[in-house]
Amino acid sequence: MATLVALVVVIVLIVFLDWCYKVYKRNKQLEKIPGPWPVPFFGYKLPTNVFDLKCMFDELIEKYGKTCKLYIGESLHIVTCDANLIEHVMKSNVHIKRTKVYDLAKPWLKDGLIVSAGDKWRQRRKMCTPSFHFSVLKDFFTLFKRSSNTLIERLDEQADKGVEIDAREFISKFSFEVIAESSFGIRINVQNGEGLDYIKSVDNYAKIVFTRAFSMWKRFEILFKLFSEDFKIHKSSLDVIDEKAKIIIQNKHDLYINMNGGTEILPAIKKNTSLIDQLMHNAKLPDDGVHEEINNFLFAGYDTTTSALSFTLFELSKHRDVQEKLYEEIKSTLNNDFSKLTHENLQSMKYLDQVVKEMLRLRTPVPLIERELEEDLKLGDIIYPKGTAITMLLYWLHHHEDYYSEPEKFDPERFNPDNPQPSTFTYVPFSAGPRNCIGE
Ligand code: HEM
Repeated sequence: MATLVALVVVIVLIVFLDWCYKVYKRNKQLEKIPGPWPVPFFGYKLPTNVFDLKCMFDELIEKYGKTCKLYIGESLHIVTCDANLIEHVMKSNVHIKRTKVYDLAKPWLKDGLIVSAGDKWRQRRKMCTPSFHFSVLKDFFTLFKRSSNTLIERLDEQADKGVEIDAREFISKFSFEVIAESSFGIRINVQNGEGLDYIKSVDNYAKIVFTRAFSMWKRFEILFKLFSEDFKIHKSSLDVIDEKAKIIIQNKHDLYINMNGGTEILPAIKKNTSLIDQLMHNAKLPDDGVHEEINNFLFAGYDTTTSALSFTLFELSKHRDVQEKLYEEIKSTLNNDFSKLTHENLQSMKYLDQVVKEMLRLRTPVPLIERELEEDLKLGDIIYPKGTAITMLLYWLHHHEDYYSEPEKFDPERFNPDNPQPSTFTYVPFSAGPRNCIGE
């Protein structure tokens, strides 16, 4: 028995010393960058409530400045809201790899555009890009208008009741309806109550992935499966999400076959410009690849658009002066006739543009993104070694006093073209460079 205990003690000691050596070696390489000392194996003590993450990053920036080093589990992250470092990572054609934390979303996003790397990412990006051309989006304007009218009707009904509502609930249905139809040609009347199980599953799954990414123990697959109550929800949500992707693909195959008298998969429609046509018809991507991209785009487009629109309404409700000014611009552009809204006159609404830009700064829908350095990155006298995870804090970049005066204030005048504009890499709600948001 004594021998066994001694053996266990020796093993634990060896593992601990090995951990200390690795941390010491990595710290030595980045000794000029400050940061808290990690808890062995678990890294920095993360908050138990994911909503406390904002406080955690606020405190780290307050204590260590714009850039610090942080261990999340065993992995070393350079956490930064420094525009110069962010610029060097975003602009690079080399540092396009995601970090390991994105693997948590792989059962869902598989190896699609958001998570893939290397040649596969380059190939997919090239395949999807034509569907996001300005002229293609213009073709969907009628659809955007139809779903917007339904949203306004739904919000009007609530306004008539005079009760407080959570606008996100209505906007999420609108966003999903628009993305599903414009990207995948599937018309789901979500605002009339169809397909709600899908939205719920995406919301649940996204929340679980985010919670796991910042949890001390749920990140470990085995612990998550054995001890987390979320595991069951994670599994059932994934079933709903995957089933919907299969239905979309089957519908499209059926449509192609019907249009061609059942002979070959070739759509008879003149333009094959929507994302699903681009993938299935033009690029001849096999069904499993199409499945990956359906999951990726429905998530990437739905969640971000929902946040952006919900926060726009929220800020407008708090700033009546901005709301009035915007309303006047819309009325005068459309000559008081809202049915006259077109893609062209929408482009001419300059104040609307300022309001949206300021909202994306103040309420950055994607608050942080990560990349893993694929080779050493030298900046000044610091060399960030290959393999380092760079956590780019977009929300905190947009709130830093070095870049914005009174950063907590909602002020669309910041984006008035007559005023000096923020420089490119201090304003990146859609990221920038080769791996920026394809839906921007
Ligand atoms: C307000 C709305 C949106 C915001 C703020 C936003 C923001 C972002 C950001 C910050 C990234 C990460 C880029 C990086 O890692 O460097 C991203 C990626 C992405 N976004 Fe968006 N996004 C929005 C809407 C959309 C829409 C509508 C779609 C598609 C329908 C979309 C599709 C994607 C895809 C597929 C990626 C991954 C691109 C890649 O890795 O190559 N996004 N987005």
